[in-house]
Amino acid sequence: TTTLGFIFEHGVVIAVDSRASQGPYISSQTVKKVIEINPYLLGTMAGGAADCQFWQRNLGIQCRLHELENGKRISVSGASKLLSNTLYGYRGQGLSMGTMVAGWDLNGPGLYYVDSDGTRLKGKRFSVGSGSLFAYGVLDQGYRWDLSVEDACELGRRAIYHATFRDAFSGGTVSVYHVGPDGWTKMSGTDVGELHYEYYPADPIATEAEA
Ligand SMILES: CC1=C(C(=O)N[C@H](C)C(=O)N[C@@H](Cc2c[nH]c3ccccc23)C(=O)N[C@@H](Cc2ccccc2)C(=O)[C@H](C)CO)Cc2ccccc21
Repeated sequence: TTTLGFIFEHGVVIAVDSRASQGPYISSQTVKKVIEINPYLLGTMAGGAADCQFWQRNLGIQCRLHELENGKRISVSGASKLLSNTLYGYRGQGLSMGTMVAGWDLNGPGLYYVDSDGTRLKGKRFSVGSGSLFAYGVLDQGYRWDLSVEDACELGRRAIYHATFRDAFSGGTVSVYHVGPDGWTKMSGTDVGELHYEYYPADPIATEAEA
């Protein structure tokens, strides 16, 4: 898996791949690794698939209850703290999750890294998963605070694409979301095979030796 998120002048970009694996076997190429918690909050998934799906769904329930009890939407900080507190409670029992909680609240854009050790970090740029080192290479090189929404989405797309090219455990499609003041928008979902020939138009079929 390769997931990434970054904050820039016009909000937050989230980008993920769609591969699932079981040891060396590629068990799916069409997995959703972004959960739409509510129209203003997104969660990303890396690590144990069932752990991620269960606890991110549970987070959605906790966020909705917070809204009902407090009469207002939960902040990105609050949502990420609900998840990190839950995961910390299961510390050492074998959960395996590396996630991001991203969104927009009264404080503006927010992005948190939360994992199954109970780590919770606020930040402007994260990449999580087996392909994250490849994605960081592209993301850090191309990042500018003042990117346009279009260029920021393309940077996220390109960083995930590159990770799928080099990481055997990442692949399938690249999904890109943008979160602005009015909530999230899914900007694109593109097969990495198509992206390859967009980025390398004349490239003959990439062979193992070449790659
Ligand atoms: C076939 C399949 C799934 C599957 O193969 N699940 C296996 C057991 C799984 O959890 N795979 C992990 C890797 C893994 C296996 N056992 C583990 C024990 C501990 C930690 C991780 C693992 C995975 O693909 N994870 C994805 C993330 C992911 C995958 C699917 C759904 C959400 C998140 C990922 O991180 C990269 C591929 C690198 O592993 C999950 C799923 C969801 C929806 C539809 C189909 C599937």
